[in-house]
Amino acid sequence: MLALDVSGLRMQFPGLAAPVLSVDRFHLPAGGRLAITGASGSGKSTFVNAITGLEDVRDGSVSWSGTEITRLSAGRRDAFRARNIGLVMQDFHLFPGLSAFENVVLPIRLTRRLAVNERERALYLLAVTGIARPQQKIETLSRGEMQRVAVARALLSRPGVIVADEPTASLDRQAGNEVAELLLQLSAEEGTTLIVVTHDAALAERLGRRINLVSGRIEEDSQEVAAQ
Ligand SMILES: Nc1ncnc2c1ncn2[C@@H]1O[C@H](COP(=O)(O)OP(=O)(O)OP(=O)(O)O)[C@@H](O)[C@H]1O
Repeated sequence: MLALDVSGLRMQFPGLAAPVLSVDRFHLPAGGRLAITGASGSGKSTFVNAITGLEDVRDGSVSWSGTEITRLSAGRRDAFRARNIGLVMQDFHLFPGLSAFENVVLPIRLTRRLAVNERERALYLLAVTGIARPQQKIETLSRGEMQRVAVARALLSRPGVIVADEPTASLDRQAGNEVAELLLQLSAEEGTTLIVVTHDAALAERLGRRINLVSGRIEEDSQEVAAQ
């Protein structure tokens, strides 16, 4: 499991006068659970892109348990993410034409041969996420099932952190609850740090700690409120 440290992070885009993200200091301990909330356009996805290294950070630093990813080249950042960060996105990012199983193992197969224990773990994760037919073509699954496949894929390489960007937003309530439950249960079982961007108040509550972004700034941190 990985701890997150952010300092002096500013994200600016061309044509915008003010930074869309401005975080002076933020720490999440290893194994911590965090909900990120905020209105549309408040900078939630930009924060996720910065801490996962999907976006290049020019101003400030992001470290995961001592590895400062903001000092790495884009290639090394991608390698760090592949090894350490499990991503679950709102729109799944699955590949049609491939089966549920093939989607789960694709990130490994793109770089090397799949080991026997990885194949077994993929089948295990598909079973615990409730995918009864691993060979079913991904485009024939329900949206809730697709997101459960994405959760299985995120966990395959035993990442130190799972980052989920609105994982339940495009699902109906029941499917969303099932995905939320899986993220909470599986990350707890494996001791994984868990960061979830969500509009779902019930899910945010269950994660324990919540930060609220307003115009790119952390305006509220439930842990600081609790500590006062
Ligand atoms: N590549 C970019 N170029 C210019 N502006 C951008 C870029 N990416 C994001 N922005 C702007 O930065 C601000 C924050 O966007 P961001 O997507 O992080 O918000 P969000 O809180 O995730 O919103 P939502 O809940 O609607 O997804 C918005 O005003 C957006 O228009």
